[in-house]
Amino acid sequence: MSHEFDLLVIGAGSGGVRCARIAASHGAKVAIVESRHWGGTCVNLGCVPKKLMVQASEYGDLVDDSHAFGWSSTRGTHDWATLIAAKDKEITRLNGIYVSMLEKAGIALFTGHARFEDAHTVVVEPSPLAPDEAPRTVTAKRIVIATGSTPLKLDIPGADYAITSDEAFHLTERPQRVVIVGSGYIGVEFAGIFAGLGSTVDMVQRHDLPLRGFDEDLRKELKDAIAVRGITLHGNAAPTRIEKTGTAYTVSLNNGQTLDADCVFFAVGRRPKIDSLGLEKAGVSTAKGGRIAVNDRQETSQPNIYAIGDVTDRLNLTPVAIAEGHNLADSLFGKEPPRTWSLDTTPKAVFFSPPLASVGLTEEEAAKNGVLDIYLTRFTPMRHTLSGRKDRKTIMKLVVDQASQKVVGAHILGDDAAEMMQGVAIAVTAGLRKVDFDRTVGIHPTSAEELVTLRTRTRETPKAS
Ligand SMILES: Cc1cc2nc3c(=O)[nH]c(=O)nc-3n(C[C@H](O)[C@H](O)[C@H](O)COP(=O)(O)OP(=O)(O)OC[C@H]3O[C@@H](n4cnc5c(N)ncnc54)[C@H](O)[C@@H]3O)c2cc1C
Ligand SMILES: NC(=O)c1ccc[n+]([C@@H]2O[C@H](COP(=O)([O-])OP(=O)(O)OC[C@H]3O[C@@H](n4cnc5c(N)ncnc54)[C@H](O)[C@@H]3O)[C@@H](O)[C@H]2O)c1
Repeated sequence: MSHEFDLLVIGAGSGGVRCARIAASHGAKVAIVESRHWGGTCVNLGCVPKKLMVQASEYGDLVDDSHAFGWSSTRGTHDWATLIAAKDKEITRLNGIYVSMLEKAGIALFTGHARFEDAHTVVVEPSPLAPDEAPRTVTAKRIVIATGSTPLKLDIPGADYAITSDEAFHLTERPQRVVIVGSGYIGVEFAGIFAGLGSTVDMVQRHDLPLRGFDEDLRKELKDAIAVRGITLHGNAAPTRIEKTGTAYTVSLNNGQTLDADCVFFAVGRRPKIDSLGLEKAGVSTAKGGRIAVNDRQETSQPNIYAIGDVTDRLNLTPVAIAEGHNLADSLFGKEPPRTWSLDTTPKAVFFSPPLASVGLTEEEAAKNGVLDIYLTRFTPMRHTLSGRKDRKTIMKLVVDQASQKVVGAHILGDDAAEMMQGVAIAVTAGLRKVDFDRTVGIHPTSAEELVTLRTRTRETPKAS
């Protein structure tokens, strides 16, 4: 049976765009469908606008800190509308770049919501991005589902009053009082954004420490850093109800406390976006939480259909979606063996102020494999010896497997942590040993040089039973 295209990609986000481009570069006839925004979550409602807003939130403190360095400027006030307009202009520019990049690669672009008719046929229906477009049927030999994920809300009375990150990027004004529910990536990052811009922030979390899954020493340090930033953390608590009073809201917690807010923000995770996709017609099975189940070749239960990125709900990060898309296109259409990626040592960063970054195993994870040597340092970065922010600490930690002396994990909280971690991730991915860090000459004066001067072991951690 002949099909219009060799490959149809559903979803023009981080993973889908890379997969389509690489497939086209290998000579495949490729089409891509997008229902909402070219570039996907990362460009429109994720990494990019978030990072711009984090940067915006840091200028106030920088102006204050400059006084100790001889500057006399004053902080002034922040204009939210200016920030949102500047951010939107940049996002519109990026949308255009994505469209022209795909077109230049010879890929056919369809705007609308994709729905499977069968394993080789997709109907593209009108969507908010193209409300007047006539429905169109597209057939392809192979289809990649790259539809990403969408924010979750808690199922409590008044949940409709709460926003998620999707709406946070387009608020018409900055809320004066924000209650953030959840202390994962999004909760922590937006708490920092709103606090830095002048809002009063309360953060409600189910556990005692924020950022479950990260190294515990870092989580403890982050808890302190959150307090230093003026954010009130309500640990071991959960909201039970949201009520509206005039233009404000009251959030009741399960510990009897109530919090007043102008904005309630749910940052409680995301779910795979498979709504109205018609997976059953294509014979594609889903697993727990609605994620599309795939093997390590991105194959779904239907032999000609693949899934990549957040819709598979594995490691929901842009570079991972890109790696999966690239690898899949290489293996389907490339002449060389596909490039391999070390997803086990995927570095992670949380853009709080100060940011936090990690690669490899946490101490808790590594201790399951054997005895560890832990190297840990905590210091005031040079900038803050003058700025007076002595409570703005940097913490660096190396987790070393005692038997092999390999550095199996590295964790930093402090200014420029994410920038430093990319280089450290190469060393950890390469399986370098502590002695390799020790024989590396530092760059002086930097915080990063501490990573190669951690001479004295802080403690030995026994193998976990
Ligand atoms: C607030 C926030 C901040 C983030 N910050 C970071 C960060 O700093 N670093 C990082 O690495 N990751 C970050 N992420 C995660 C990152 O954005 C995702 O992991 C990444 O975008 C996943 O790429 P994807 O291609 O799987 O899906 P997406 O980028 O979500 O793309 C999926 C696309 O498919 C489209 N689509 C869905 N259904 C259909 C359909 N039926 N028909 C047609 N089109 C459809 C969607 O409109 C969307 O454009 C952040 C996420 C959020 C929400
Ligand atoms: N810097 C980055 O790389 C970055 C930034 C933002 C988002 N992301 C990606 O997006 C994903 C989604 O981010 P997120 O912050 O929404 O999810 P998350 O999984 O990181 O955090 C979810 C938070 O919600 C809490 N929670 C979950 N269910 C709850 C419940 N029933 N009641 C109370 N609290 C509950 C969790 O305890 C946790 O604190 C991340 O996992 C990450 O993969 C990455």
